[in-house]
Amino acid sequence: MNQDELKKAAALAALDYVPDGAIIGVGTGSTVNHFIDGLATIKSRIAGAVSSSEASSARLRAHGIALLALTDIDELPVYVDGADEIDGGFAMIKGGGGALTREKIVAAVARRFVCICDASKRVATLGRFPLPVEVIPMAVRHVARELTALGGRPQLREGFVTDNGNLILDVHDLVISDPQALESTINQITGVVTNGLFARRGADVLLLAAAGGVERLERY
Ligand SMILES: O=C[C@H](O)[C@H](O)[C@H](O)COP(=O)(O)O
Repeated sequence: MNQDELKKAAALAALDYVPDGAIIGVGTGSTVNHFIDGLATIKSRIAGAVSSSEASSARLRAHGIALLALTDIDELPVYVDGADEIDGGFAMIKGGGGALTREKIVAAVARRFVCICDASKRVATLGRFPLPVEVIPMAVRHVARELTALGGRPQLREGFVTDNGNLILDVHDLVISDPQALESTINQITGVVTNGLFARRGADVLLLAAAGGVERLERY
């Protein structure tokens, strides 16, 4: 199986975690696109979806899946999303597609985070994938200096604007020995909207697809 087939296998396994009648939190990315396509096949038994990006909203809409606003909802039973890296404690780096802020917001409202990945995303220590940081445009030079002081090498994602109208700095070479601490530290830099470490709210379930099948792992 190639990487896209593995992503699809993980994504379709997540349909088992969709409760009847529920509103589902939906992430962003190539793995989630397969999940949305799968969700379309069972759309008659869900109430709708809350989306984490304009791209996912468009795909959900194209399938005729009802879109709901997070402002109208107090709780979601499940949030399904991919990751760029995930470690043994189910902390993740996300935001390769630039959707990290809305993803973190929707995930915060969900009781259960189901992460769907191909096996290449599993790492011992986070940080080989550059950490995306969403930044208010006027703060970009200030934030870049602060990230450099933390030991990182920030690079502006050229020609990219987030769904929120902001910029992304991709930070290379960070040593992420304590993901929760670094997530908090970076979020405290003035001008940062949020960063792609999902450690304080990590995944609860990991569906990891490899050639031998989809492994289902639960945190703890
Ligand atoms: O902003 C994008 C998201 O965090 C994605 O979930 C992440 O980048 C993984 O994407 P993909 O499923 O395309 O590998």
